[in-house]
Amino acid sequence: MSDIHSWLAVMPKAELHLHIDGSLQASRLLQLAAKNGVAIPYDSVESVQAAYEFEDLQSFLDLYYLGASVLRDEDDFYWLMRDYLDKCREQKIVHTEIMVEPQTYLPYGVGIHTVMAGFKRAIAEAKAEWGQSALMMLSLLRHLSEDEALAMLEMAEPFRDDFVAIGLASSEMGHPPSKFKTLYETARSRGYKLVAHAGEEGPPEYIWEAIQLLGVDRIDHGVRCVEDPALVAHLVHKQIPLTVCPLSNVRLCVFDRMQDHNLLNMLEQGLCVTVNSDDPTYFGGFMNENFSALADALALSREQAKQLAANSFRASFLPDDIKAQYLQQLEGY
Ligand code: HPA
Ligand SMILES: [Zn+2]
Repeated sequence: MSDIHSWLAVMPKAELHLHIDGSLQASRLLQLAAKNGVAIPYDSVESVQAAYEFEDLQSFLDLYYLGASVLRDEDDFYWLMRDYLDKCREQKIVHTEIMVEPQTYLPYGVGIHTVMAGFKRAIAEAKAEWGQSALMMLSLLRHLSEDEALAMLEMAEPFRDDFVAIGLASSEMGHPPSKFKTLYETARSRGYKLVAHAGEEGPPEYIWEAIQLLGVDRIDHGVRCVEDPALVAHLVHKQIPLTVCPLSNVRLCVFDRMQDHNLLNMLEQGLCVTVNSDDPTYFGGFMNENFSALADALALSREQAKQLAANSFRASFLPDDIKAQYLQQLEGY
């Protein structure tokens, strides 16, 4: 196959950084708003998509939380998950680790049982229909208090086996990892894997805190690590994975242009970097579009693409024997 884009499209890949609310399609948002009688300031797919212009993380989060506010019943959550899993099938995302943020729906009177019933039904179907591999992570909102996060951890107890990890998302600046030390200690004692967004907009110190105070297994984003050579050396030495999201970073103005993105530079420095979509409908692309953007802007080679995909399988929370199977599948690709 000569075309790098069609080659990338069928390369087996894993996604490790995906907010399920960030995969809400504009058409689904409009449909659910109408069904549930939620007033939104948009009346067409085009008008929703016209709002996908962001100047920073917060300007995106305002729209992201508005989108999430149209979800109400089990079927709504089912369709949100089903739409994304259909994309996984289409894009050869053979394994995915999905961030679920139940705190988002609480103000609308929607509890975790409704949310999880819909998500679990969609995942069970995708597993049965085409063998989709999917894990969920309980992502806590850092703009809220640590007590609220701990309360959500308790609400999630009936679903302990459905969440492989906890994470930390939402507004980064002013909400450092150190705010959530007790949360992470508690989650660790219950056997959760640990991830946290750090170093997307926040400084390298936030990445150090996530590692040293929270003890995370992976860093979400982490692109600002390059500002601190000692941190880069530590991340390389420990092979702590970074779940990088190229289109997200450009849309949220972390980098001005894809040509300026440091992902391949980080890969060359020996960091365990991976490619992910973050919030694909809002940022203009799922996994394949992220890989394609790297090929167009940074001349990503097939060898580099395979290395990035291999990193994702290695950095996943799958058991070692399953990881080995996926890595072998990729090897022969
Ligand atoms: O990129 C992100 N950063 C922080 N919180 C988020 N919630 C959805 N996407 C993001
Ligand atoms: Zn994210």
